[in-house]
Amino acid sequence: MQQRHAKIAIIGAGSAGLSAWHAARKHTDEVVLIEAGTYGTTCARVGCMPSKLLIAAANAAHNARKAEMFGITVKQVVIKGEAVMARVKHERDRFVSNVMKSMKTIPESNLLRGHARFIDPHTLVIDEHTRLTAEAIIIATGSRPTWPKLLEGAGNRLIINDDVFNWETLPASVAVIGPGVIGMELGQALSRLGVKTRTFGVGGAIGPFQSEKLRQLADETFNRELYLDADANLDKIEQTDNAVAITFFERDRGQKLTETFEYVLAATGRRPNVDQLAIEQAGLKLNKHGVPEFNRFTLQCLSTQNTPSHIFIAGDANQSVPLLHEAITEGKIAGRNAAHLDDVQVGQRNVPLAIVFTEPQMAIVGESRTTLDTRYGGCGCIAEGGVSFADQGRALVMGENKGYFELYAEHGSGQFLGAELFGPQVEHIAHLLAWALEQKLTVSQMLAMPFYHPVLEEGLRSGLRDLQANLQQGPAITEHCMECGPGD
Ligand SMILES: Cc1cc2nc3c(=O)[nH]c(=O)nc-3n(C[C@H](O)[C@H](O)[C@H](O)COP(=O)(O)OP(=O)(O)OC[C@H]3O[C@@H](n4cnc5c(N)ncnc54)[C@H](O)[C@@H]3O)c2cc1C
Ligand SMILES: NC(=O)c1ccc[n+]([C@@H]2O[C@H](COP(=O)([O-])OP(=O)(O)OC[C@H]3O[C@@H](n4cnc5c(N)ncnc54)[C@H](O)[C@@H]3O)[C@@H](O)[C@H]2O)c1
Repeated sequence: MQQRHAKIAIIGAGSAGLSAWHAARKHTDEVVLIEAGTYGTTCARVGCMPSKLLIAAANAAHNARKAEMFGITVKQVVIKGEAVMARVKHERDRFVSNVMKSMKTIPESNLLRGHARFIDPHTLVIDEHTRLTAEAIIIATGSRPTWPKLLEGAGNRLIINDDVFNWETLPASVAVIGPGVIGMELGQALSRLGVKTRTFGVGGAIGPFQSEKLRQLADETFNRELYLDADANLDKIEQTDNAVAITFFERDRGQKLTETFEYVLAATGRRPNVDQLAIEQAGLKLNKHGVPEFNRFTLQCLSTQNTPSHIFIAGDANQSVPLLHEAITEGKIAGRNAAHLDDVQVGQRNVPLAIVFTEPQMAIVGESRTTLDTRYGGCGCIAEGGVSFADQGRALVMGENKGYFELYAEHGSGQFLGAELFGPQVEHIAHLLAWALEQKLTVSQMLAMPFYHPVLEEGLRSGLRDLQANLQQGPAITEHCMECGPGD
């Protein structure tokens, strides 16, 4: 077995690992980046990018059908499955090749191929071919889908997101299990592309929503377009000759039905890839899920002696906020700190921001109402404002007048604290709100900002006015603000 030594070993060449590589490499050449699987990152290969490509195709079909409401007849919407998947894969490959191009800047001698596992806190064995000792180690091993045993009845018809982006064409039918972020994005996209879908969940959760009002509105809104039972009663999942038979109780009538689908898509959550690292040999304190305890500002893990360790953990692997921008930030902080073990520093973290690319889109900025209530200990310090998009001017113009915003602020200071958003193109409004939160703006300061007319942001302004009134810092909205222009 080959023996090697490095100042820093990074396990996983995904987004967090690559970000850590670039940060660490500024300080030392002795960095080794280890990858067991395919180069190119989850985000580009089977995550963020191909899913948004599939959604873009689905929305094109949807908009063609929707044209009728504007008095425009599109005679026939024909979805060519092969062509849809060819574009998804072609553009996906472009994103992957960009990652590969940037990887070419990493010297071969700094790369190691194979599966890494710990044999002691400073030593990794890679595929039984290399024994690598390192002064600091960064775990950036990402996550993988997980599913309940019931789904295994589907046999080889059980698929995950990776499989979808390898399809040559679109299937006739897919049962989506799990109406979380992946299930809602892919489920709606497939349905809009003419695939027969049914989406089943447990416990009623939809997407990222914590607000019961938004959860219910999402349930009603999506059910106008597709079948979604967020609290389903699934009885049986069985593989048949070339399909899967699912027996379930239909959501409205409670009738027991058995239907066949070409595939069952497991979208029931992801687990961090730390269980195949022999993590118990790393001398780290593990939480009840077997994930190392760590400091989210330094990314430094805690040793079994409760002291800061020389091991860092970044990206989906730490199960904290499994999103791309967080993986990159965490990689950067971990890479810098791994190179300065004697001077570990706190890195800057941004406010929480999560966006789900369904239509209407779902988003969370800052803290949810539930988290705020817990944090503020039920002291009645939180004011809430809201606005419906049912008759918002610009949303009506576009025929996208669905949704509701819930906005939260602190009584007294009037500081904006967070929001749950369901509505048209909220990806942009979510950014405005995240930027306002980063700047620690008060609701009054936000209302003093410019608002064009007619734009969706006028809806946000109405929500902020309602919030300001509830903070007792402004008048209650009794009628539409006609001096602002019609349809705010
Ligand atoms: C379908 C889907 C859609 C998504 N959409 C979005 C989105 O729109 N916006 C967003 O912000 N986020 C999105 N995400 C989440 C985002 O993709 C992830 O948060 C991000 O890719 C995590 O990066 P990472 O570096 O932690 O993991 P990865 O990119 O998965 O990298 C981990 C790497 O570690 C390697 N590895 C694992 N174990 C070992 C080992 N023992 N030895 C060596 N190598 C190992 C793996 O092979 C892998 O290459 C989506 C995810 C999915 C699945
Ligand atoms: N737009 C984005 O930013 C984006 C897109 C996709 C994925 N992601 C990231 O990937 C992560 C993982 O996504 P995900 O959708 O796999 O996880 P998730 O946690 O968002 O959703 C899992 C869903 O499965 C449901 N579920 C669990 N067990 C079930 C069962 N036995 N039967 C039916 N339903 C069940 C849960 O109630 C939940 O609704 C997300 O948390 C997110 O961070 C982000």
